[in-house]
Amino acid sequence: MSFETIPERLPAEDGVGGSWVLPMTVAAVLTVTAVTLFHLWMQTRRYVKLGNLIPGPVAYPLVGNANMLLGKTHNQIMEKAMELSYIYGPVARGWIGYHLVVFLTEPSDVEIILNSYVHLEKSSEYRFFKPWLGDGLLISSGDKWRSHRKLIAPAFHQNVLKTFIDVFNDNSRAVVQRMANEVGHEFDCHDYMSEVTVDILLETAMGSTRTGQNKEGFEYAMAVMKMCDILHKRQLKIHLRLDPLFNLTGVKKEQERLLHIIHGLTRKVVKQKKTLFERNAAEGRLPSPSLTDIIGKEEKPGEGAPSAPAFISQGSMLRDDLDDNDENDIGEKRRLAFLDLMIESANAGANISDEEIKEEVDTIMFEGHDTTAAGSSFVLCLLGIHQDVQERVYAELRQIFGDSTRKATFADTLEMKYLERVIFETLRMFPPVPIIARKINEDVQLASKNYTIPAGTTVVIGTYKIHHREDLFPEPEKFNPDNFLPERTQNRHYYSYIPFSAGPRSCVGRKYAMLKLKVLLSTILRSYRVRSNLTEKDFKLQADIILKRTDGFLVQLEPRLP
Ligand code: HEM
Repeated sequence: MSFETIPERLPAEDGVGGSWVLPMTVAAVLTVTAVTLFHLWMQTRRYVKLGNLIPGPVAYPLVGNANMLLGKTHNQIMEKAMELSYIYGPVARGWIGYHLVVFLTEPSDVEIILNSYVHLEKSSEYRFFKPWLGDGLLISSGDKWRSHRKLIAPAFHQNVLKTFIDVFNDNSRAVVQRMANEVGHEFDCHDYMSEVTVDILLETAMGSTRTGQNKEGFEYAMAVMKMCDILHKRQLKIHLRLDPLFNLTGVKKEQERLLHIIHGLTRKVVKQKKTLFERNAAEGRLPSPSLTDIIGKEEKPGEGAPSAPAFISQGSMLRDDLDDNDENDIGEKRRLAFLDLMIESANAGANISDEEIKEEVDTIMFEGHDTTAAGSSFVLCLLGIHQDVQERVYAELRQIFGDSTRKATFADTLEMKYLERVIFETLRMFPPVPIIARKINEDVQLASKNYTIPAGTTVVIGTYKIHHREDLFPEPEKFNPDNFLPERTQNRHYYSYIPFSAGPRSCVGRKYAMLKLKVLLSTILRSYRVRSNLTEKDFKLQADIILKRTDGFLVQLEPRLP
């Protein structure tokens, strides 16, 4: 029986097998042929030809070099990027499929991109920010970016920043008190830096405060950090990059929950402020002096204008929209949150809607939060390692404050020259924004090499790598604040140090950041000696949107005697 049945079944099985083997083989051959032809055709295109002239790893049909990213952790991607730039030099290319990505680490080339009014458009990678920041300053382009930048830059005028000194002081003192609970054991200082940064931003950007009972601010800070993680995941995981697939995932649901928290708070505050402004305006109580009064007058000699700007542009003579504002310095007038200034400008006829104001506040909250939290945490870790540098900072602070426990004034911050160099050096070694990406809309001829980057390319500027170039910063892995002595900075290319980017699209908050960092760090360092059990070689870095330590920002504190 088995003899009879076997022949009957075998042809059937053969039939099934035979029914797919041939078509599959034909399909495979056709696919390989089609891919090969497509690939060969692509190689004839000018865009691909120009891209292939730039050195880079071997690219495969269809995927290009995308395979190098697959399955890699944040740390591994960071290490790989560094490795590639060592192999291929200051101009290197990669292909994501047939999309060209060029990495630049030569200051003269970086200048061409960042100093241009043509290459202002952010790369498509920034689209993941859109649900959160809408068309805020960080990602907007064209006329919208131009008009909003013009509107927002005055809100960062030195005279406005001076009025924030008390907010910086009070919140710095509060965090010093909170950190007293950590004395005697190792802890992650980033948690504290993050919380105090959000508190300060809530007051300076929105004019609100967070009380002990109301944990809205902390919840908001947590939501911001988790949103950053999601954005990073979206850049790395191919299925999360595509909206239709992303929308099916739990990550999308989590994003919605987080944005509900973030937008809920911003919307609420914008509404409250707007209502208050309108009520006051209806009663004829417009804010006085107005923003224009504060920043619009010619400087009068001796009227409180400081002798040097809060942010020293490394001895460079280059100026931008923030530097220009200093010429109108008339001293401290009244405290306005960024949001108040935008509402006031809108009332005075500026073309900005409530929703756009909300987007700009979200952008300031995002940009101002994680960057300065990471920057201040890195400073504390490095000072914990380099006790000699910390002692010099402390000596400088003793010279300014003596035995007094008074608050820091704006004038004091101008005296904190060594602390300023410590901050600059920290932002060199660990730039919170480790790369900047732009979409190139016109062909670019590079300065350093005879390469043309074709229009449509994504250019990635490797800030981290530039800051670690031995020819620009001798012994780049050594923490040396004297790298920022005026005589050293004067001899360096301006675009060799770009923690805040540079040119027309540079960080609008950089003076705010420097002022806040000086007040915050000086307050902490006057109260505590910081120690660390590690060296910077032990740091595990995460190439996130914001550069961080994956091993945590661990330090120990010892109270300083009053
Ligand atoms: C250590 C602190 C900071 C660092 C290292 C930093 C760095 C940067 C960098 C590199 C950019 C350019 C990003 C790009 O082109 O992709 C940028 C843009 C920006 N930053 Fe900052 N930032 C800091 C603090 C702040 C603060 C405190 C604020 C606001 C309170 C702020 C607001 C902004 C805004 C609004 C932009 C977009 C500007 C535009 O596109 O016109 N930043 N920042």
